[in-house]
Amino acid sequence: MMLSLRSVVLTPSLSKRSSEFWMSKRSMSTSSGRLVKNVLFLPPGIEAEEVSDQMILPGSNIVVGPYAGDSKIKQVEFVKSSSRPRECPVHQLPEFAFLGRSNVGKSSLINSLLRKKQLALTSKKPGKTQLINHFLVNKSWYIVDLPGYGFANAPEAARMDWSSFTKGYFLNRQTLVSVLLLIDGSVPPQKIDLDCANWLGRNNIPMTFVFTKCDKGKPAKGKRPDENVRNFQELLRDSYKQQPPWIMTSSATGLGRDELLLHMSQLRNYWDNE
Ligand SMILES: Nc1nc2c(ncn2[C@@H]2O[C@H](COP(=O)(O)OP(=O)(O)OP(=O)(O)O)[C@@H](O)[C@H]2O)c(=O)[nH]1
Ligand SMILES: [Mg+2]
Repeated sequence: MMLSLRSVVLTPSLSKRSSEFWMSKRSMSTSSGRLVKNVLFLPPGIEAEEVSDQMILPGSNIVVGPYAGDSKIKQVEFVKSSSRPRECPVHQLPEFAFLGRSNVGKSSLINSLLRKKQLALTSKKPGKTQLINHFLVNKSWYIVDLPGYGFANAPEAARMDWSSFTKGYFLNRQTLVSVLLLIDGSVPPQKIDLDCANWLGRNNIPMTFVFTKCDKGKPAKGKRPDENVRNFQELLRDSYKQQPPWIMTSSATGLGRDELLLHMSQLRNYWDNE
């Protein structure tokens, strides 16, 4: 079935640092017949009219376009831990930065994507990752594990000035294809995550919302992941002209793993060809 896409917002001049270039809006009916406005992520190289249901990755708003390619992880190597943005490796390869609240599951997701148990070190205690860690994948692109923000209960030593430490990286990193902003899908939307999303948006830094821990179907308190994800989008709806791509994942079950890798492949391949 072809979707009826009401309006398409594609910026003609595609810049590497523009977060707005691949969005489209659509309206669709729910099974109850209620009209809801849904926002799809339309990647470069595809026209809104070409989109069919099969092209939308499950558990996400992401359309797969012609730039999607081989997303297999063949080889990974740890390259460097940097304590300052200016110490980061100098290279011309595309990179993805994993950002999110402390304990949200950044390092776990990286390990799950790369199928390595403890390549990125994880812990129940917040504040485990305190440096900018670069991993080179298939000798052709980078994954960057960052320190988490908002770890109020972390040990004193772990409380560094996250703002000056990591913001410099985002604002100056020319090879940054997209920030993957990780958000805990097992809890209701948190102000600190909304603030972070808004900060990235204001600074025109491309981002993908990656909801983590979506295996937690019945959390002890609160709502189910799909409701939390929807509520998060609702709260941001007014802040963006077009919402960024989003996807639901779980490092525990592998949910969304292949889909996220495919999404990253299309962003990367487009960036490479630009
Ligand atoms: N159920 C469930 N637990 C998870 C998942 N991902 C991570 N966790 C758990 O959440 C805790 C934190 O995971 P980390 O990957 O260390 O989190 P982080 O975001 O890297 O944390 P910092 O390095 O402190 O910023 C660990 O106890 C993980 O086992 C998931 O998908 N499902
Ligand atoms: Mg970590």
